[in-house]
Amino acid sequence: MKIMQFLDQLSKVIEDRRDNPREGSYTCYLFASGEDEILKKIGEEAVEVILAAKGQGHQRIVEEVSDLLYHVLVLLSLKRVNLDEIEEELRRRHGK
Ligand SMILES: N=c1c2ncn([C@@H]3O[C@H](COP(=O)(O)OP(=O)(O)OP(=O)(O)O)[C@@H](O)[C@H]3O)c2ncn1[C@@H]1O[C@H](COP(=O)(O)O)[C@@H](O)[C@H]1O
Repeated sequence: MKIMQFLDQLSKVIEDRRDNPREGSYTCYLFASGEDEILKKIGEEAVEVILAAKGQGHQRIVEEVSDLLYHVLVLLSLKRVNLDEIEEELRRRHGK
């Protein structure tokens, strides 16, 4: 439960950045750059997760998966997909 609560909290900060652009925010930079840039970052971070898993060590996996999760949250916010919908879908599969 703890991780979903934290991701929810982070998502709310990301939504705030989406709706209230401000100087010096990487999240605002991503939203200003648009969908293609966000998708590109997700692709890059996914590759970095793979490389980390292929021998860069435990801590590197933690860092790269964190980067990937953050960028996925930015995409969900852009697309107005709520984290509750993801939880619902995962729970539905889990219950099968
Ligand atoms: N969780 C994150 C988070 N994870 C990763 N990143 C950024 O994602 C980028 C990752 O890019 P790269 O892996 O390409 O690394 P890079 O060093 O920037 O670029 P290269 O060296 O690879 O070229 C970095 O700039 C990180 O700072 C994040 N940026 C912001 N957040 C959170 O988002 C919220 C809003 O933050 P601001 O956007 O700063 O307002 C805050 O709660 C932050 O903690």
